[in-house]
Amino acid sequence: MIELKNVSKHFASNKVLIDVSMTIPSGEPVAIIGPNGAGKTTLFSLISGFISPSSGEVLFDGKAIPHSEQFGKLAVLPQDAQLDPRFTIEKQLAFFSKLQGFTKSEGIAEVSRVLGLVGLLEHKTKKPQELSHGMRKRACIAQSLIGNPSFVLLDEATAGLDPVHAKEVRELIASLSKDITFILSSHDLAELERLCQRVFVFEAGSLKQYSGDGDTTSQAYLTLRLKQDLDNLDNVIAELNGLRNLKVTQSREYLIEYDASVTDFDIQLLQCLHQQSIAYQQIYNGKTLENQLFD
Ligand SMILES: Nc1ncnc2c1ncn2[C@@H]1O[C@H](COP(=O)(O)OP(=O)(O)OP(=O)(O)O)[C@@H](O)[C@H]1O
Repeated sequence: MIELKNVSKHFASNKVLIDVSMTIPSGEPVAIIGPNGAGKTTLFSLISGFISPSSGEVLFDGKAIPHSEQFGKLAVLPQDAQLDPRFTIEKQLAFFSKLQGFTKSEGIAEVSRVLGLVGLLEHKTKKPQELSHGMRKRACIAQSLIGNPSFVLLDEATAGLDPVHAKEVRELIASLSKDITFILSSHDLAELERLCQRVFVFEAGSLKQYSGDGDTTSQAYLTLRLKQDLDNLDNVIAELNGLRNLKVTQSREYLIEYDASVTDFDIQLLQCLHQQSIAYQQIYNGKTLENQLFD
């Protein structure tokens, strides 16, 4: 478990993190969201033990970071991590495994293990420039998995990737998440909302909002995206049994709140849209993360 207790970090007069308290237990992936300059990388550096807090405590399994027991359990992949164009990925990862104390033969096995996890085993003899952007990112993620850490911090893991490769990386993280707790940073909430139930939002150094593990109250939500704007959707769906509230969240997107005990509400809605010949793009259960956070 990672804990921050009233942590502040100043660089001279620049207050980068201000009285931040948060707890990250092992389990599902966690998102750290914030605009550029919000302090995400500084937070990662503190958790990694690269820098110390100006005040407050950063703890890993109850002990102040850095401590020797943390070694090998917590890995970090910086935003600007680069692969060396001169060497095959196998050679580079073998070098990192050596730095972690693996013998040569153990290192070979460990490199095969982590490349297998990210689906790059058959590309191990390639140099970075022979790989796609997404594959290079996966190779970097493989590096962070050496030694089987329990927590892995990925700073802007999908930055600079096209949507297809970004999705590939998110799917990889999801598939590895049953054994490893990923802490992911991004300036883009939409990027991580499908992957992470737990989200910490930073703004100007402060932890502004926190989303727990979902809504357990009696109301339920549907998010509806239409193909075209419609200014009278409230009239169209007014008669649906269980409807509580309708809110326009952005152009063509609506958040519909309904009574959770009405189990056929989604079917009623679909029938109603069909009868009125209203074309929709997407309907899904629950709120988007953005709506959960900024409601
Ligand atoms: N070593 C340092 N010395 C002085 N100022 C620093 C240092 N590291 C970070 N800062 C400042 O801290 C602030 C937050 O930076 P940080 O990189 O943590 O933000 P971020 O949320 O990761 O931003 P980005 O999304 O752009 O990476 C910035 O104003 C930055 O200039």
